[in-house]
Amino acid sequence: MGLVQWLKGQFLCQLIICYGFLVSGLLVNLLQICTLPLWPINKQLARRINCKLGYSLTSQSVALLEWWSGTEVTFYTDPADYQFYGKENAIIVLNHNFEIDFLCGWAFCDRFGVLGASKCLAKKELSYLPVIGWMWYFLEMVFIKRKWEEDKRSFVQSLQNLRDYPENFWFLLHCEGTRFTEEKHQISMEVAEKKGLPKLKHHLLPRTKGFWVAVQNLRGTVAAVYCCTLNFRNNETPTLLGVINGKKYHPDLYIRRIPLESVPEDEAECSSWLHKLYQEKDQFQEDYSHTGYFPGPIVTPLRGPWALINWIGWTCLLLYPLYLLLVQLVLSGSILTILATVAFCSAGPGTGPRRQVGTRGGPCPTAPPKRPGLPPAPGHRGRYRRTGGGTVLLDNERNGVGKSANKCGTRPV
Ligand SMILES: CCCCC/C=C\C/C=C\CCCCCCCC(=O)SCCNC(=O)CCNC(=O)[C@H](O)C(C)(C)COP(=O)(O)OP(=O)(O)OC[C@H]1O[C@@H](n2cnc3c(N)ncnc32)[C@H](O)[C@@H]1OP(=O)(O)O
Ligand SMILES: CCCCCCCCCCCCCCCCCC(=O)OC[C@@H](O)COP(=O)(O)O
Repeated sequence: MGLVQWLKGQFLCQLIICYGFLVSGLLVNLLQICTLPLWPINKQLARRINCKLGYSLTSQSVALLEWWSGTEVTFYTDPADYQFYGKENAIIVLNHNFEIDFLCGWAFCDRFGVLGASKCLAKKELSYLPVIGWMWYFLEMVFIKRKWEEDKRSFVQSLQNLRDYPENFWFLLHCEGTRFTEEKHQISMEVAEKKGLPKLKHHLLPRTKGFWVAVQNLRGTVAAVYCCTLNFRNNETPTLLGVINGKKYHPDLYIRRIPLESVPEDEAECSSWLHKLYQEKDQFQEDYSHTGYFPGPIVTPLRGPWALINWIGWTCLLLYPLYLLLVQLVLSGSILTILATVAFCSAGPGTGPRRQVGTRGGPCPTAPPKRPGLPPAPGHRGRYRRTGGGTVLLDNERNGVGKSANKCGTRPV
């Protein structure tokens, strides 16, 4: 194990990371409160400032994912759609299977400059989370109690408020409404059976009302739905603790852009449109479980330095008072206090044997070969082009998998 990898496993390092995140988060919350008087005077400026503050906090977790744990999301998408990313508002429909799916989503947002303004439809309880929940309040995140009668008014109002949002934003919807578990899946498929809907293998039955209301209220504001399908190579079961521990994961994210005009306006039609979308997503996941690839070429937008610079900046700023405290401690001459501090810092979960990465059901019999370096992947014999935004694989000769699904938004759904 290299020194850097060893350091990543040390409790002290992890403590410093969490300390930095919490203290910077509280400072960001404080600054957000300071913007309150600005809202009635210049709302758009207040929103822009809050986006920057939001970026300053959220990007730390992206830096943690990408620079600390070395996890890089591999993006599959049609290059024709790529040009729209970050230049328009969008509704994101993402599967909800993994503990760090939101982190991978944020990495995607960061690559296209919409991280500070990104939003989601989240359960109300998350708004009470210290630091992150309080920050979301100022970023005009949409919260629901999941009791429709109580939610509908505030839900519509929150969406209407986004109509004049001054920055491009992506609005995330986990239509399944909760994270996938086998038990929930079983119940959900009983509902599907009762409704005469095809069974899904990798998703819960989507709840359609939230999607329909979001589409109706954001027409004219949002240009497209981005159908996003996330999975991890080698049946990895990623965790936030794993990321903090410096564990590298291998996420693959398939994005299809569907113009909003192709989503039906009528509630029943919109609902069956969403069910069909999930049936397609399910097929992509099924193919992935056999091949290890999503359809569509791999695109690799360049990783910008700002998340890292911001993180290092905060860490230096916040470590200085800790350093002063340490000096005082040494100067105090109290051996007992010094020993207690050393013992505390060198203890903790990170100093034990490193945890094994979990896998879902072990390696699948048809698992693809490992792909450590990207792009290109073995089996990808496509041509690549360097663009201003990164590397784009131009054509996909990946064993013919998913060729029919290569055009985003053009598949009948
Ligand atoms: C990759 C790019 C990412 C970009 C990232 C951008 C931004 C990120 C920003 C932040 C990241 C933070 C991440 C935080 C994640 C937070 C996650 C959550 O909090 S998920 C929980 C909250 N969200 C939701 O619930 C959304 C989904 N739900 C809905 O939209 C619902 O429609 C609703 C609005 C809550 C209303 O639900 P309700 O039940 O009242 O109505 P529905 O008509 O939708 O559903 C009723 C209908 O469903 C049938 N059904 C289906 N399954 C079941 C089941 N298991 N049990 C019972 N019933 C079920 C049911 O039969 C009903 O049918 P019918 O109407 O015919 O009777
Ligand atoms: C430098 C940074 C360091 C360390 C900290 C790392 C960053 C941590 C950021 C915390 C962000 C918290 C986001 C919470 C998202 C949780 C997703 C979630 O909770 O989904 C809930 C749904 O599933 C519904 O759940 P159910 O009630 O149905 O069950």
